[in-house]
Amino acid sequence: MARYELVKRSVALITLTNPPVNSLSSAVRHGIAKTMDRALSDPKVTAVVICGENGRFCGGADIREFAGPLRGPPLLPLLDSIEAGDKPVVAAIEGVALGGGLELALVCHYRIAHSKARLGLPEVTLGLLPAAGGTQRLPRLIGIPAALELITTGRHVSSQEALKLGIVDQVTEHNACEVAVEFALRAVAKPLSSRRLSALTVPCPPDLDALLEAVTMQIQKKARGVMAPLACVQAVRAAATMPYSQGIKRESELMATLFNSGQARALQYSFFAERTAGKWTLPSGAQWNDTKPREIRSAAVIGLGTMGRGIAVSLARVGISVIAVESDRKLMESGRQMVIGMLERDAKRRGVSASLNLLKFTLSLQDLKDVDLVIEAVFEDMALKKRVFQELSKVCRPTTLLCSNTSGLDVDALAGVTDRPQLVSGMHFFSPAHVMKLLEVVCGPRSSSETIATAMSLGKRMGKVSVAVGNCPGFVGNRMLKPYSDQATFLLEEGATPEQIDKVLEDFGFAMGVFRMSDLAGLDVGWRVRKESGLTGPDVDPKNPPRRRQGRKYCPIPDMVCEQGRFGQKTGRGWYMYDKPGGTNAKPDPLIQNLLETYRGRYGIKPRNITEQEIIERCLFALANEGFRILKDGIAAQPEDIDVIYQFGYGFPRHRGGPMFYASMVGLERVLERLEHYHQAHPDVSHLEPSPLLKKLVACGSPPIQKWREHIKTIHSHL
Ligand SMILES: CC(C)(COP(=O)(O)OP(=O)(O)OC[C@H]1O[C@@H](n2cnc3c(N)ncnc32)[C@H](O)[C@@H]1OP(=O)(O)O)[C@@H](O)C(=O)NCCC(=O)NCCSC(=O)C[C@@H](O)CCCCCCCCCCCCC(=O)O
Repeated sequence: MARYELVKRSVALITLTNPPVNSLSSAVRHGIAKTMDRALSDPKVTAVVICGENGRFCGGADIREFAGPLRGPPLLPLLDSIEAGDKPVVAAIEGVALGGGLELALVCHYRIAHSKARLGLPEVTLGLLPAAGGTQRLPRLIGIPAALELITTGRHVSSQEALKLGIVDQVTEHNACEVAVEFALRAVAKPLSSRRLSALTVPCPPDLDALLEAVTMQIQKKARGVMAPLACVQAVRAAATMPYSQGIKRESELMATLFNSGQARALQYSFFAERTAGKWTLPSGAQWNDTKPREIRSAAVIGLGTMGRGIAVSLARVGISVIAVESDRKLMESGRQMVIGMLERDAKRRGVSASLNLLKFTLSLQDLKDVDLVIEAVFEDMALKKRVFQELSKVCRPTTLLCSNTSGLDVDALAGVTDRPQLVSGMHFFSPAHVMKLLEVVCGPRSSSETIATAMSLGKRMGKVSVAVGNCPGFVGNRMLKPYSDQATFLLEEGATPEQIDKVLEDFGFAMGVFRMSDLAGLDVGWRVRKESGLTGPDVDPKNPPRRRQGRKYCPIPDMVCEQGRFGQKTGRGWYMYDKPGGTNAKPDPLIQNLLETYRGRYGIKPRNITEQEIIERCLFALANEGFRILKDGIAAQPEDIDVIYQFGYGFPRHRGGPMFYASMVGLERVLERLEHYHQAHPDVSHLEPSPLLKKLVACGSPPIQKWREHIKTIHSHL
């Protein structure tokens, strides 16, 4: 796992060979130890160069090994011994030097980076800290403030920035290994003591305490309840205040507190889940790795509302020419201004020029005859969407892919009105579409594998995390949202307040509680959908019992809020009150408190004290329960897909892994027992009835989440 060659007669070239990222597995660590011994003991060798095969230096420790017992040579003493050696060692960094990979480079006496390389200590994103000396050596090399920023955020830097910071000695456009070998030959006679970072003193800022305090507060605000960044701050404090030998002990102690934590497990699961989600399989057997996507050079977006504008920006900024269509000249002009403004701001932020020449605006669908792909983003109305798809089918060339940004309507019904149902799929973006990273690619029963491959690959090109899902009302994300938000409103009836529920969910780690999120999204959208489905409004049979609809328990409080013109942030009033329409500072509103009290009085509901535990269990177990149903129905292929959707689309805290991982961490038996308990108390709430798959998994001994797939025998997979 580490190849040894003698080059230029006196330089030992050690190449890490563990594709795809040359991670430091036990075998690689063995290989490094063996080849370094050989180099240091061979009198012919005057210098050493370490590089990685296939143009990638090293992606760090092998994360998969963290799940089992630690075997093989420990990394920290191995790295210390490289630094202590008496022959110069040069790291030739191509591709990436991340985590343990950068720590390996930091013990080399010199570092040469290719101009396209990226470097960083991303351990914090995996719930860990750089525990092979990284928290002690980097501050000694680049100072406390810069090291603190890199270690607590896990940010990758370019080789140019690494050069400015002093992390690398030279950046080259040429073959970094060859440059490093020449460099090593020149370094032979030079003293090494000043190149051993562990021996240096840390340049300590006078305001150290104030700096650490400010960073701690920033972390507590941005990453509430997340342990790893705080541990990183403590490790860097140790670097600033202790000699290396003690600092390294502190680093190891802090790592030990993180290593087996639930947060570390959730974050490492999330790392792999994100990658697993891209590996789709269709019922036909076609897969991500055997289906070639089409190349998309031009696309059209229909509708320049909030979604359409964000989609147009997402396409144009990756070099796809976009024709944006509106039905009305005024709307088209205001859409044009907004899209141009968004693209300009985005380009400024990224330091590139805005690709405005790729944009065209039109009022006519006739202009779409030559585009490769269309994304329809008109109002969420099936009749309107069908008219658009019928028209597209006539106008576009027969090979154009037709996609809908519907957030939950039947994609197959849209396919059915076209002349090319196999080229139709859903591409469900999340608002704002140019910011949110999630894309649900909806596979209709007639969507071809090439269509799905193209939509998935286009999502990736736009920088999205794309997840293939089956076609059912609400797909995965919005289908699961209903039981979650229903539980929240039932809890209001029973005695909770919006701010109490939101606080519990935000303390759990959600970016926003359910009511604050609804205020942001706009309450009128759900109200309209409920009216259209006959759940509220004039079409409801007056003989209907007041808190029941369509045979189920129903909470009309959200309708009552909307009836008062309270549509959320945009109207300055919703579940909360805001300073002004469009304001974002949510304050509890006594009028909502009155509304709840009057409502409870009207229906004789005696409010009770609702605990934090009940809020978490009712909302989150109902959410996961629907996830189990989705898996059983074949709407999502694996729990990882659901978790990725909830993290990237709905603000589920990454350090909790997602609803399905969270259920697995709580223990499936416990989740089942609590759902049974709540269902007994609320027999008319079907979402609380434990799903058959959950029961089955518990009956099979609650296997780990990675094994659930083996127990899902879907009768009919929609994926
Ligand atoms: C490297 C990347 C940027 C590449 O991106 P790209 O898009 O090109 O490719 P993919 O992301 O799709 O990856 C391809 C493929 O490779 C897999 N993979 C990538 N990186 C790793 C890895 N580090 N380990 C394993 N596998 C990896 C990836 O999953 C893909 O495969 P798949 O089958 O899933 O498709 C990008 O991949 C990336 O960002 N990688 C992660 C980089 C990273 O985060 N590195 C840091 C790793 S953690 C680390 O290095 C820790 C160190 O500080 C060492 C610490 C020492 C440990 C000591 C332990 C002491 C414990 C003490 C506890 C005692 C308590 C007790 O008593 O129990």
